[in-house]
Formats: sequence, structure tokens, C-alpha cells
Amino acid sequence: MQQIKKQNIRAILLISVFMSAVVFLSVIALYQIKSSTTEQVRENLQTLLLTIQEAHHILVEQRRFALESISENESVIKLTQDLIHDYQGDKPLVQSKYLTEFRQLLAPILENFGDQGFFIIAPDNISIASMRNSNLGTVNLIAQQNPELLARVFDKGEAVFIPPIRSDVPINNQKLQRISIDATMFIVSPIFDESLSVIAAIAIRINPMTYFSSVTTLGRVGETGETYAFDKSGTLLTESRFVEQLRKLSMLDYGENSIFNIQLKDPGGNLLKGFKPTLSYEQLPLTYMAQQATSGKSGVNTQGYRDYRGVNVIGAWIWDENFQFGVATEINTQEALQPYFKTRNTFIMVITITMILCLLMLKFLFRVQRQFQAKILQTNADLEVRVLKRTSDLEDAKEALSQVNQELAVLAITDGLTGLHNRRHFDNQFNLEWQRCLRDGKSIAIILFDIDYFKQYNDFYGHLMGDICLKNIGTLLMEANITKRPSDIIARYGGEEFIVMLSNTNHEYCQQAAQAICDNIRELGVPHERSESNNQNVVTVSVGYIVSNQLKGLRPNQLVARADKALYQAKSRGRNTVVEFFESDHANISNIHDRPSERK
Ligand SMILES: Nc1nc2c(ncn2[C@@H]2O[C@H](COP(=O)(O)OP(=O)(O)OP(=O)(O)O)[C@@H](O)[C@H]2O)c(=O)[nH]1
Repeated sequence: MQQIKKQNIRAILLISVFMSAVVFLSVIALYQIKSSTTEQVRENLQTLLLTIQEAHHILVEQRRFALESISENESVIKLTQDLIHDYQGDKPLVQSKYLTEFRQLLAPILENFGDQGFFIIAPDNISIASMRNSNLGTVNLIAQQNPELLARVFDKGEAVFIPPIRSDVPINNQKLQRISIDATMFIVSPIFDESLSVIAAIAIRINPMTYFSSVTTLGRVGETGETYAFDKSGTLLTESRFVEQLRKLSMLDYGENSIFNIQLKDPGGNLLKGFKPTLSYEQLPLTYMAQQATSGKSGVNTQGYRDYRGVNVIGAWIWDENFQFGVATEINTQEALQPYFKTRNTFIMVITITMILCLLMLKFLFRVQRQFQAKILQTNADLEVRVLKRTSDLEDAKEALSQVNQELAVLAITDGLTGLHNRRHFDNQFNLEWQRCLRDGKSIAIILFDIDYFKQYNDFYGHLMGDICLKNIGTLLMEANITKRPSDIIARYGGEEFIVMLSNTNHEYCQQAAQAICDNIRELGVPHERSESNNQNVVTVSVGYIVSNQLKGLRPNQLVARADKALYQAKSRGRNTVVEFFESDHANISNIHDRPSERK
């Protein structure tokens, strides 16, 4: 169990290290991808911005060049001088024939460039010629809204570009549909007289939609990329790409254009996602980009900042001191870093799948381990049960064996027919007891007896009946209570012969026992028609016995031989009798050392 726990902890640690390494390497890879993507976006934005600026410069230069050649036209100079003369006179400008001539002169040029009108501005900033009579004799709107730039025309004799200013008239678009655009912009060039003095300025009204927004529109890259111009106050000077969004956000009215109507303010959150600014529109600060640009700083931001919709963007911007407006190009961070985000999402997905797979693997491993463990426990339990059963079987077998052994042991020492001890056991016990009595100086008695005329019995009754007779005598002897001590023994000594050994006994008891044996067998009354003993017609026995406490110098079989001698005498005396062997009789049997092999 402890081992398995350690293995599990090791597996968890290994997988944790593996996953940490994967995450660590992924983070490094992602960081590098993000850096290179950001760097690429930065370069693209800057390139785009410079391209737009260059395109704008080229455009303005072209127009300025064109306007300069118009202003240097002799007819234009002459007409301007005449107009100024009329303007300085009492004659109303509207009635001046030079005004009509001017309009006729410039109309085809304006039409050619798609311009919306012109002004001839006197040095006192009064419009002395225009396509519309209502402007005549009024302070020119360029002088009203951007006097510094106009001053450069009169003071320095420069041709200048006037970025979008509020128009005094709506401007027709190319389809000549009147729309509520109230922005206009100009190229203004000085008109010199022969002495190279600036006598007036000629301003061509350019449609910002055509000549400015069209340039910045080129900077609309991707789905969210936008390039736009703005003035010193952070007000949008070009058409926004997101007019529809701004209208939905109620930042613009329907039909209203974004030029001059949107200030680049940071709402503090993504308006498209429902963010509601806490400050009023006036209190909101300019966007990060607008703050930087309007303070004259050009730059790039790839960290991300909120645009005027509150959307997080990456952007580059430039402030054109000459033209007094800024241009910014921005793109949603989400789109700009799309390759990075896609890669990041793929990484996250791969890492998540790897993690899930690792966890599943771990879970599977633990489950297999648990199953394996359960199997081992089950096997152990089965094994234990089997061992217990086997042990119990073995115990049973052992017990049975011991019982069989006991039975065998009993059988080994028992005479099969009579149930008495057999001769081998008698000999063993007799020898042991002999040694003990010899050592202790105790007496040993041997009673030896044999059935009289048993041959005749067998012959007359049959051998089977002879066996039954022997069996009955055996049973009687076992029940006769002859042996008193544990060491005493009765045995079938051979054929129809029985023997009793009594230790530590005396003559009297031995005599009684021998007599009892003789009497009891006779009284058993087993019929014996052919018996010739003392006129008995029942089975009888002849008994010889000896009691000796002088065992020293004797051998056990010599004692048996002496008992047998006495038995022999009993046979001689007519059978069915008991004879004790006395040492006094020894003379008669002095030659007896062993049991006689033949008694008859
Ligand atoms: N049925 C039977 N007979 C046995 C058995 N063992 C010995 N005998 C018989 O016992 C008889 C012994 O005969 P003998 O030795 O002549 O002795 P006896 O006929 O008894 O004569 P005495 O001893 O002199 O009285 C033999 O016929 C043996 O066959 C036995 O186990 N069963």
C-alpha cells in the first residue's frame, strides 16, 4: 500500500513537472510570437501612416502647384486688381463685371478638379469674389476659423493647405445630392502683382470627402483598420469608418457626418459593449493617441489604448506642424494580433487537451492500480481462505492419520483374532518390564496356558469353530480383570497358547489369577466332545506359572521357559489344572534355559 502511494505521488509529480514545462515553454513561445507580431504590426502601421502622409503631401502639392499657376495667370492677376479696385470703390461687388469674368474664368477649372468653389480674399480678409453672392463683402471663413494659416499667405507669400474647417454651405457630393456635410477645406495661394506684392489670396474650396477622406480611406486595412485626421482640438477632420456604429451609439444623428462632429475622446470603456461613461462628454479626456498627437508628439502604441469608441486599438500617429493637423492609423488590438491570439488559443487548446489527457491517463492509471490492488487483496483473501482450508484439511488429515496411526499402532500390537495383545508386543513389554523390575528388585510373574486337546476340537468342530473358541477365550480374558497394573499384560502367545505377565506381584495373587483363568475358561462351558481332560466335555486349559524376584542372571525367555515347564507338568497331570514352577523343582528342569520347543 505504502509502495503504491509512493508510486502515485511520483506519477503526479512527474506529470506536474511535465505540464509545467509544457506551460513554461508555451508561455515563452507565445511571448516571442506576440513580440514579433507586435513588431510587425508596428512596422505596418508606421509604413501605412507615412504612406498616407506622403500621399496627402503629394496631393496637396499637386493642388498647390496647380493653384499657384492659376494665381500667376495674367488674367487672374488683372481681374484681381480690377476687383480690388471695384472693392475699394463704391461700386457693390455683386455688380462688378470682373466678378462675372472671374466666375467664368474659374468655373471650368473648378469643374475639372471637382472643386466646390473659390474665394478671392482681399488683404483685409474680406471675400471679394466667390461663386455665391452671399459671401461677398464678408470676412472670409478661413480668416474666421484658421487666421494663422491665412496670414502665412499674405505675410509670407506661401501657398497653404487649409485643413477642414466648418463650411458656410453644405457641399454637394459627386452625385450632386445635397447632404449635410458642413466641412470644407481649401488650398490658398497668394496673388502677386508685378512688384511681387501680395495683392490678394485665391482659395479653392476642396471637398474633404474627395480630396482628404479619400486618402485616409486608403488606410482602412482589414476589418477594423482606420486612418483619420484630426485637428489641434482632437476633432475628427475626416470621415469615420464607423459612422454607422457612431449613429447607433447616438454619437451622431442620422444624416450627420463624423467630420467636425466627433471629438477623439476616451469614453473610459468599450461603448460597443454597452459601456456607459460616468463623465459627461465634455469632461471626457482625449484618447491617449489624441493627447500625444495634439501636444505635437508623433508615436506608436502597440500595448493598446482605447479609441473614441472605447475599443482597444493599436495605433501610430503623426502630427503635421506644417498643415496643423494629425493623422492616426489604428486597428483593433484583437484583429492586429489575430495571428498571436489564434496561436495563443491553439496553444491553450493543446495545453488543455494535453492536461485533460494527462489527468485521464492519471485517473486510468490509478483505476488500474486500484483494480490491481483490489485483485491482489482478493487473491490474498482467496489464498488465505485456501490456506486456512488447506490447513484445516491438513489438520483433519493429520488427525485422521494420527487416528489411523493409533489404530495401526493398536493393530501392530494386537492379535487379529482374539483382540488380545500379540506376541511381539508382549515380548517388547516383557523386556522393558524385565529391565525395570531387575533395576528395582521387583518380582515378575509369568502365567502361560494353552487349550487342552484343541487339535481334536478343530478336527471335530472345524477350524472356524476353533477360531470362535479362541475369540471367546480372548474376550473372557480381557473382561476377567486379571491385570492390575498398567505394565501387566495378557497376550496370545501363539496358536492356542496365551500368556500373562504380572509385575511386582506375589505368589498368592499369581496363584489366584492362574486358577481364575483355568476356572473361568472351563466355566465358560464351550462344548468339547472330544476333550479327555478330567472327564470334562467342555473346553479347558492347562496353566503353568512362575513368580520370580531373582531376575539377576536370568534372561526373560528363561522365565517363560520355566512357566512353560510348569504348563508341561499341568498337561502331564491330566490337563485342566494349574501348576506353579518352584525353584525346588529346578532340579527337574535344571537343564531348561530356554522354552522347550517341543513339550509333548
Ligand atoms: N482353529 C484354530 N486352530 C488352531 C489355531 N492355532 C493352532 N490351532 C490348532 O491347535 C492345535 C494344537 O494341537 P496340539 O499342539 O497337538 O495340542 P492339543 O491338541 O491341544 O493337545 P494338548 O495341548 O496336548 O492338550 C493344532 O491342531 C492347531 O492346528 C488357530 O488359530 N485356530
